[in-house]
Amino acid sequence: MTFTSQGPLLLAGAGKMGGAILEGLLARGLDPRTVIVQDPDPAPAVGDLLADNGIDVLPFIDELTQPPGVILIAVKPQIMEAVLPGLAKLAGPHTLVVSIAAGRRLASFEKFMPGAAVVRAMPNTPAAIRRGITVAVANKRVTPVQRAFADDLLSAVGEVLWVDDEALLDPVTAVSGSGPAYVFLLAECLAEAGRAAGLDAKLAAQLARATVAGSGALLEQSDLSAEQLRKNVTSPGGTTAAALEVLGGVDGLQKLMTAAVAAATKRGRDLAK
Ligand SMILES: NC(=O)C1=CN([C@@H]2O[C@H](COP(=O)(O)OP(=O)(O)OC[C@H]3O[C@@H](n4cnc5c(N)ncnc54)[C@H](OP(=O)(O)O)[C@@H]3O)[C@@H](O)[C@H]2O)C=CC1
Ligand SMILES: O=C(O)[C@@H]1CCC=N1
Repeated sequence: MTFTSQGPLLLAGAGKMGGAILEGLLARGLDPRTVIVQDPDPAPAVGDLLADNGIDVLPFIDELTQPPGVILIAVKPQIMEAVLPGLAKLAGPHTLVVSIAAGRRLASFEKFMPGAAVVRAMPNTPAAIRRGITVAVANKRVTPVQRAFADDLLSAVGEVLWVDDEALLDPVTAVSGSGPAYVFLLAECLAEAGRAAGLDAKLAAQLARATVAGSGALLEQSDLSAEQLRKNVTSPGGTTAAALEVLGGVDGLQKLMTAAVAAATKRGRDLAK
């Protein structure tokens, strides 16, 4: 199935994530004439995408000739209360609401749009190259057909998984939503460590980037677990073993990562308040 709905797609928030999803949908053949965008100041790259496709952007939309089939909400969670009343006025009885905001509960959308069919989803930035992973949860109003639409819409930027328990969305956000930042931090730190060990900055950055990217591709394509792939690099008494000893396994990196994911999970819960 290719995403299509009973009315236009209204994108609220043409930033990094909203822009990435729209780009994926357009690349897959979504008719740009069926897209309406609300954003007071779209990200420059998204502005180019919109201009190239002849899609108008309005800072605020207070009226539409036809209710949207889908409202995709991709604004920051902190401004949600300011944005939802306006979007609620545009929604019709059959409008499907899809939010990708971190922390924002299904109930917080239902408060402004009573009776609305709402999907809460958490994608991640590899969506920009259609290699994202999204986890989604639907409220009780979402029909099987609407859920299939949402699945199709979100799958324009990668894999989509569904859960029934909304509480899982906060740890999901902490692992896969925020996760790319942990990997990029690793690349940054590895490059800097290479520089400190005597490599010139350009070579160190090139090696770190290629190593993270190549390891990710190997992890994806191999049947082996991450643990086994790590063991395959680690010769007894060798260089890797010396480094991993410093990183400290369960007492070191594992402890730190567990605390980091717990902090992100808590922040997601706090954003709901
Ligand atoms: N970045 C990420 O890795 C991920 C983000 N998310 C979620 O996606 C959402 C968007 O994040 P991200 O794309 O990073 O953020 P961005 O800041 O890149 O995008 C948000 C966009 O919304 C615009 N905006 C501000 N006010 C309004 C308004 N009233 N109506 C419509 N648009 C408005 C912003 O404009 P301006 O810049 O002028 O404020 C900006 O262009 C967040 O809720 C975040 O939690 C989910 C998964 C991953
Ligand atoms: O940091 C954030 O809040 C957003 C949600 C997941 C990734 N970025």
